[in-house]
Amino acid sequence: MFPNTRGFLWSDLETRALLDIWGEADVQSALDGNFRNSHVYRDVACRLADLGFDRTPEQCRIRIKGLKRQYFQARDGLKKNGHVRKICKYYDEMDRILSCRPVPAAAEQPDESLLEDGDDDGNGSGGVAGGGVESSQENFTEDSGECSSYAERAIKVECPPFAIPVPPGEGFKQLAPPSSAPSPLQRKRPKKRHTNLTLDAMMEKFLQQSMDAEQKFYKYEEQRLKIEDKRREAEHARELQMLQMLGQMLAGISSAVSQRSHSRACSPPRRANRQSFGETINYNPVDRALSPPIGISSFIQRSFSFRSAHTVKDMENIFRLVRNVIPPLTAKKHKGQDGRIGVIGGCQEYTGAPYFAAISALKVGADLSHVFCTKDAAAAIKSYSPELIVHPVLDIPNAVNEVEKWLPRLHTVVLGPGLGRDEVILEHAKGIIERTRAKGIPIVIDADGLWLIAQHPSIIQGYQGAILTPNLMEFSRLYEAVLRDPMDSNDHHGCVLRLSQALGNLTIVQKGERDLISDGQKVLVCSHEGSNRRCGGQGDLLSGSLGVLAHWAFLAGSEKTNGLNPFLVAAFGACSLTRQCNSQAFQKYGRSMTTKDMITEIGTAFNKLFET
Ligand SMILES: NC(=O)C1=CN([C@@H]2O[C@H](COP(=O)(O)OP(=O)(O)OC[C@H]3O[C@@H](n4cnc5c(N)ncnc54)[C@H](OP(=O)(O)O)[C@@H]3O)[C@@H](O)[C@H]2O)[C@@H](O)CC1
Ligand SMILES: Nc1ncnc2c1ncn2[C@@H]1O[C@H](COP(=O)(O)OP(=O)(O)OP(=O)(O)O)[C@@H](O)[C@H]1O
Repeated sequence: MFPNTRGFLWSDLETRALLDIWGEADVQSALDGNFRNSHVYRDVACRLADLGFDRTPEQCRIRIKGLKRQYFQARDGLKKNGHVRKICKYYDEMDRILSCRPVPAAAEQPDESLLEDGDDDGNGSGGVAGGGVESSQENFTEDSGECSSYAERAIKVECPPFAIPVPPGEGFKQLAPPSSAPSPLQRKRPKKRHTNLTLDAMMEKFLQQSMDAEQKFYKYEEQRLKIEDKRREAEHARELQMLQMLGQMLAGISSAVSQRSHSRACSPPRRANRQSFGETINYNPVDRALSPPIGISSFIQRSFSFRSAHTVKDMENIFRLVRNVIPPLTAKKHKGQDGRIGVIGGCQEYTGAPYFAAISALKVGADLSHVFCTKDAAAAIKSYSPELIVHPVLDIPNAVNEVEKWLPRLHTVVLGPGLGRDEVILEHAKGIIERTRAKGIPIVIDADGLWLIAQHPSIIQGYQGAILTPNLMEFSRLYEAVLRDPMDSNDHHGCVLRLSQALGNLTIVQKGERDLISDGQKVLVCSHEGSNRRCGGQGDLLSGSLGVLAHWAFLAGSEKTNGLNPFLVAAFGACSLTRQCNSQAFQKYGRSMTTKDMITEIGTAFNKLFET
């Protein structure tokens, strides 16, 4: 579904993400102003990691360097004979970034200044300021710090005024342009060797050498990553072993108090809830017999089902998979790494819904939560919580561009809570979905966002980074719009499967008495015990929580979810969490329970489900 970022080759998506970050104004100005730039690439790597791509600062630096080299070769090639543009796939992106950079006044030949510096940022400031070939050479040595790959050494040749990477020992001497005074280095080494070569032949040779060097580098990098993967696998296996041991211990403890647990399971309020679920609860007597009387296993058995043929082991597995994707809290992380969520919604009528979604995201564990709403909703939303970052942009004419500026900093977008049905706002929401999709950012669509999708299914069709969370009403609207048939209310499983398939296997969560979650291949059923209290805003709590869990699951990848679609696991986690909050709050407040009470329970519910 999404590219694995640990491979030794840079995927297209990864490269574009890198270029987006590298092209950001603050990165460019940091590179402009600094002779040494390793800290800048550390930041670039961190931002890339935030987007789910695992690269070292050195890998980023080398990748940018390679791209710059291709860009300048392509650009100069274009000027001269127009046939080498194909060597730079990202020509337009590079051109947009590099052509905006200020050209220092001293630069007679901006092309050279940009290329000859040999520095890591491509700004050429040091080289140009120093003037001439020698200073650029100094810059290269100085800026590289520790020895960089030989494949990246930049040199100048007399004829083409651009640097081409060559291995040491085969390097060409540097020659100043005809108008410059020869450097001492050039005086020592008379012109020879390649003066007879044509420009094309030289370029071909240089390109070949550069490609060979690059291949070697990637080969070594691949070997290194393979070793690293093996180490991670071993670590993972050890963790699993520990978990199994822990499970056995808990089962042992639980059998000692089985009688007590049985009577608790049959206590009146719970029985009442089960009766309300009717025959749809999937209690399999065989599983019941297999499950330990209390403890995690029986708790899970009461909570989840995996179509009708689920087993206790299946349920334990799903539960474990949710735990698997939850990132550990460590001292090594900085603010933002555990999730930056953007909620698109909030208008004059509905200020509660985006607040519920955004605050739930924070309480589940996101580090930062943004709300993009209309101007007249912003003050109210801010007043509910100082913890939210509120952008009053949804009703301004360039709303889409304003939100897009933030997209590279967001891990997941949750679109729809309290959005309203104003046509202009919905048009903006449409643009935001398109830009989010183009950037490959996971998006949870709920409430009025689903109304929009029912009008224009094509905007989300085929985007597997999308998770739709319709209630029954929203589901039937969507089903009819996409499949041009009324939904069959006797076959919810089939309908969820079919809708997901018709939309290109994106994840659908049909909320209700039981939540049905499907990616068009599997249907998971979450019937975790909640309550019969149905106050507004519970769906918003679900969409905000899902925003965070979707990011974590996406980052963890399918190796942490045992091959199961990570979004299915995330949705399962969010549904069970919402229902657990409902159950806890209902036990405290009964009929007067509201969504705010459920939000207060998020911390303890999360601990109970996922951290005990
Ligand atoms: N505090 C706030 O700011 C909150 C704001 N919110 C925001 O309000 C906006 C509108 O959302 P919405 O869901 O209320 O409107 P809409 O889609 O027109 O549905 C109403 C129709 O659907 C039906 N219906 C509803 N649920 C059903 C179900 N499960 N199963 C079956 N039917 C069901 C219902 O039927 P009726 O009861 O009339 O028979 C009615 O006809 C949206 O932006 C949302 O985020 C909410 O988040 C709450 C908290
Ligand atoms: N009948 C029910 N029994 C138990 N839980 C339910 C029931 N109906 C919904 N839920 C749970 O409540 C949560 C929210 O679903 P709901 O259908 O209320 O969403 P919604 O209508 O979109 O909410 P909102 O009011 O935020 O728009 C889901 O997690 C779902 O599991």
